[in-house]
Amino acid sequence: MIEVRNLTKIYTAPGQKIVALDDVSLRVEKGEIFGIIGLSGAGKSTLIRCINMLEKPTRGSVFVDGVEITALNEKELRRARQKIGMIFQHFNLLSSRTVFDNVMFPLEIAGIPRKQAAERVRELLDLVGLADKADVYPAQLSGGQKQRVGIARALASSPKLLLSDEATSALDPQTTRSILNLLKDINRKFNLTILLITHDMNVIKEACDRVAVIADSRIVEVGNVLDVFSNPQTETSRSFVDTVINRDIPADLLQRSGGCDSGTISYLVRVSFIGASAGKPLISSMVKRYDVTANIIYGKIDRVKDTPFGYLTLELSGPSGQLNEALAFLRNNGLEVEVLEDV
Ligand SMILES: Nc1ncnc2c1ncn2[C@@H]1O[C@H](COP(=O)(O)OP(=O)(O)OP(=O)(O)O)[C@@H](O)[C@H]1O
Repeated sequence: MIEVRNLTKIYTAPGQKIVALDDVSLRVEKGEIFGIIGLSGAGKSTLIRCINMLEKPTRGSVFVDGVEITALNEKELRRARQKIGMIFQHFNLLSSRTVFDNVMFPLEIAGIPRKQAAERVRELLDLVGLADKADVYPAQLSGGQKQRVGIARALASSPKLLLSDEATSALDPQTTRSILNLLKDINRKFNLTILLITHDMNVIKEACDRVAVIADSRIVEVGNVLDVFSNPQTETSRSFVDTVINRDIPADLLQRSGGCDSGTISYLVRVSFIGASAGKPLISSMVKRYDVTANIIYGKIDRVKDTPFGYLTLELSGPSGQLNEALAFLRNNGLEVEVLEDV
């Protein structure tokens, strides 16, 4: 749906050149929710703004749904942009228009007859759960409701692609979750491709199928969100993952582990649960089956999009043969097992 090829954007400010994007290439498939995460200044906004040509790239090209958007003239670009919706951190609603008329606005611009447009607006307000707010003004709405209006407006011209520029950054965690749920619903219902930028790994965790990590104007990692959470490849990705699910064992807990009877050995192991394996009682089965003991040191279980996912750090003790068979049992049942140390 989106193909970005060797995109570079250099801003020229008095006396200096700022390289905001440096040779960035990226593919987003149709129907995905794709996240771009990076720290402030990494180049996220520039990237999303180059995708709908609100910003003109210095070099490189962008294709949206097979059309080279970077090669279009103004008139062609206006038409192409109707297929790209956008939502913003600060909603960008027109304060002098009612909710209804805000959503109507892009349909007016596109010259859709009033009656047909009004029907579409009502449909959209229903979709975002604001049918009862049609006649109120943006100032009378909460942040989450404003963003729902933003989403309805962005969907008015039935876009194939929705760009989200930090759309939940001004919202509290609960409202963020409800907006992300709405985006996931829309994605499923209409197979709408969504590209979102954020600095919050929780947003990636809740909503995205794939993620690109951007640092210092370059993409440093791209992958399935579950893969990036379970096995981040770069320091930047690791630190983002740690903001959501910290894999390190607190030092005081680690000190308490250790010491076992003669004839037995102990391993400190970290077990990663992903998907179906997170729902099975594998640890208790292992303990019964191999007659080993499992002391839970530290753990965290969460969900990545709709998939259960987590880590558990255990001190396993038992005769060495049984212990190794126990580890093999966990691995054969789809768990990732890392031996952190022999205790
Ligand atoms: N119009 C501009 N003129 C000059 N420099 C700019 C302009 N827009 C962005 N930059 C610079 O380009 C770099 C990337 O900025 P960008 O806004 O894309 O980052 P970001 O990752 O979206 O950050 P944030 O999360 O803070 O918005 C920064 O160094 C920024 O100062």
